[in-house]
Amino acid sequence: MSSSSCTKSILPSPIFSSSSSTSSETKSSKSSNLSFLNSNTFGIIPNNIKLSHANSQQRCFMVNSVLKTVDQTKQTNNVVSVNDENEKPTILVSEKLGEAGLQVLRQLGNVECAYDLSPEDLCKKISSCDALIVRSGTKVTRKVFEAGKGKLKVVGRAGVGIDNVDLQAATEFGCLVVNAPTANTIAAAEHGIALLAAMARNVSQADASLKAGKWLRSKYVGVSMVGKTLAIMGFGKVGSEVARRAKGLGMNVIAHDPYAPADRARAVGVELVSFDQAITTADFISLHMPLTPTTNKVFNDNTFAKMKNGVRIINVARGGVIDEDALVKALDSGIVAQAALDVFTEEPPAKDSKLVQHENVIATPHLGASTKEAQEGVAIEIAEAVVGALNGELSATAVNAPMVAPEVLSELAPYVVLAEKLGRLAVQLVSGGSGIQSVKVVYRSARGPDDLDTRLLRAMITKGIIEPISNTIVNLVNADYIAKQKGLRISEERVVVDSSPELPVESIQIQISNVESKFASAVSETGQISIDGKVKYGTPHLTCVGSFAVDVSLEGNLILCRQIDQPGMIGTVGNILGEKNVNVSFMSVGRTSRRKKALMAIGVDEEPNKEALENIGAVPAIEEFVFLKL
Ligand SMILES: NC(=O)C1=CN([C@@H]2O[C@H](COP(=O)(O)OP(=O)(O)OC[C@H]3O[C@@H](n4cnc5c(N)ncnc54)[C@H](O)[C@@H]3O)[C@@H](O)[C@H]2O)C=CC1
Ligand SMILES: O=C(O)C(=O)COP(=O)(O)O
Repeated sequence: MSSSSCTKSILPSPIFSSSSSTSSETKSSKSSNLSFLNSNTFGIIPNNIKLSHANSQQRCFMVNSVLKTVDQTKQTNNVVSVNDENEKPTILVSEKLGEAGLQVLRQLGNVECAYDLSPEDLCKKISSCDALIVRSGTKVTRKVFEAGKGKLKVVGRAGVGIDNVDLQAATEFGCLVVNAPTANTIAAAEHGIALLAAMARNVSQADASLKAGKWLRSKYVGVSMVGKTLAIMGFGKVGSEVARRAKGLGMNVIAHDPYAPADRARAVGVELVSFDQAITTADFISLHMPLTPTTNKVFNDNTFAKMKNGVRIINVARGGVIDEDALVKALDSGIVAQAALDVFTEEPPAKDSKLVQHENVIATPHLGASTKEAQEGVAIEIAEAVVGALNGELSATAVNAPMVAPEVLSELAPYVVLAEKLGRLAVQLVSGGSGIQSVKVVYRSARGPDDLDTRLLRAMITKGIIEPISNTIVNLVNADYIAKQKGLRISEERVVVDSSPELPVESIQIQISNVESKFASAVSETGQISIDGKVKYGTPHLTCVGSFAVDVSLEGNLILCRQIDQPGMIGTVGNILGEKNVNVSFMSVGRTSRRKKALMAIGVDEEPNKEALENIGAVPAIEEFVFLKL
C-alpha cells in the first residue's frame, strides 16, 4: 500500500508492507486497463472514465472488475490482470455442444472441444482456460478449480443440474458458475412422459422380445394410466410440465415440493401434498427434484416400505435421489412393480448393474435433454451466458452469484465505482497492527429497502477493503465468502432521507470500528474511522472525513492534511507539490469552526516523493497528513 502519513513529529511510515504496496498500486492501474465494451446492456468501463448523467444512455458498467479472477500466468510482483484487450479468451468445451452455441463462442474466443478427458487431463488443460463448458458427464471438482486458479473465470453448465460442479470450490476461487436452466425443460418432461407410457405398456420389453423372434401378447399386458394417481416429486420447471401432460392423459396429479408456490400448482390443477401423502397414495411417482444433500437417497428402504404395493417409479432427475440397492430390493419384493430410469448414481452404470438388468426396469442413458431442439437451445443459452460473463456482465443464470437485473446494474454503475473507492480509501486510513474486523456501511437513500439492492455495492466495498491489504482477489462471486474467511464482518444500515427517489443512493458512509487510524481526523466523534461519499454528476466524490465536510472527486491520489485554519495554507502546500512537479487536480477545505481546525483534501495526479511529503509534514500549521492512493 503506497500510503504514508504523518502525525506531527512522526516520520511518514507506510502501514502496509512494501510488497502489498506494489500489489495495490499495480492492481488499480491494471483494472483501469480493462477493455471497454459499449453494449446496449452493460459493459466494462475503465476506472478512470467518468460516468456522467449526460450520457446515461451509454452508461457502461465496471462489472469485469467485479468478476475478474487472478491471472496467475501474468502474475509478476503480485500483478493481477485480466486478459489483454486483444487477447482472445480460451474456452474449453468438454462435452458435445450444439453447433449454434459453438458459433456464438467462436465469435469471442478460441474454442477447444476436447471430449472424454480424464480428470487429470482436464486439470492439465484447465490451467490455460478462461471458461469451461460442461454437461452432466464432466465432474468439475475442487481439483479442477485449483488447477484453473487465476485463469478460470466461468464454468458454464449446458443444462440444469449443477450437481457435477463443486459450487463451494467455485465460489472460493471466485469462479462464476452459470447454467442453462430453461432450454431443456420440455425435452426432459417429454422424456418423463415417454418413460411413463413405455413402462406402463411394457414397450421396451415387448420390443426386445419381438426382435428376439417371440410373440408374447399375454406376457406384456400393461396397466392403464387414465384415472391413476401420479405424484410429481419436485414441482419445478420439468415437474410442472410433466404434470400438465399427465393431466392430458387423464391422470390424477398430485405434487410434493416444499418450496413450490401453491398458486403455481393450482394454476395447473395440481394439489400440493406432503412427502408422505404423495408416496403413500400414488400409483406412479415421477421424480423431478434436484440432487442436494437433502434429496440424496431420499427414496430408500424406509420410504419404499411406505409406498403402495405395485407402485411404478420414473426418474428423469438424478440417480442419486434413489438408493439403488433399496430399489432393487423393492423391485424384487414387488413393492415397486416397475421403474423407468434415465439417470443413475454412477453414469454410465456398471454393465452388470442389477438395477439396469432387472426385468421390470426400463432404462435410457441420460437422454432427458437429448432432443435436437433442446440441444440447440441449451447450446445457445449457455454460450450466451458464458460470453456475457467473459465480457464482464452479470449473468441472469448465475448459480453462485447474486443475480442483478440489467436495469439495476445500469443504475448502480457509478455507485459501484464509489463503493470500491470508499472501501479502498477507508482501509488506507487504518494504521497497522490490529486487524479490521467490523465494517459498517450506511446507505442514505430516499428509497425503501425493497427498492435498493445493495449486494453489488457491498461486494465492491469488500473488494476495496480487502484487495489492498492482501493477495486475494475479490469479486462478486466470492466477496461474502472472502470477508467471512478473513473475519471481516460487514453490516449494512439504510437510512431513509428526504431526497430524490430518482437517485438510488444519496450517500454511502463507511465506518471501521475498533481500529486506530493513521490520520486521527478521520475518526468520528463516536470513535470509528468514518468517511462518506456521493455520486456527483456521475463521478464518485469524497464528501466527509471524520467530522470534516469536504468535496473532492475520488480519482488519482489524495493528500489529506489537518491544519490550523489560517490563510495561505493552500498556497504553501501547493508550492511544495509544484516544486516537485506534482500536479494538483483539485482541492477542498473543510473546517469545524473558523480559525480553528481545518481539513484540506488535495487531489494529485502524480505520487509525491518522500521529500515532498516530508516538506508538507514540516509546515508548522499542519498537524497531521496522509497520502492515499485511490
Ligand atoms: N434427465 C435429464 O436429462 C434432465 C434432468 N433434469 C433434472 O431434472 C430436475 C428438475 O429440473 P428443473 O425442473 O429444470 O429444475 P427446477 O429447479 O425448476 O425444479 C426443481 C424443483 O425441485 C424442488 N425441490 C427442491 N428440493 C426438493 C425436495 N426436497 N423435495 C421436493 N422438491 C424439491 C424445487 O423447489 C423446485 O421446484 C433436476 O434435477 C435436473 O437436473 C433436467 C433436465 C434434463
Ligand atoms: O440439464 C440437466 O440437468 C440434465 O440432466 C441434462 O444433462 P446433459 O446435458 O444431457 O448431460
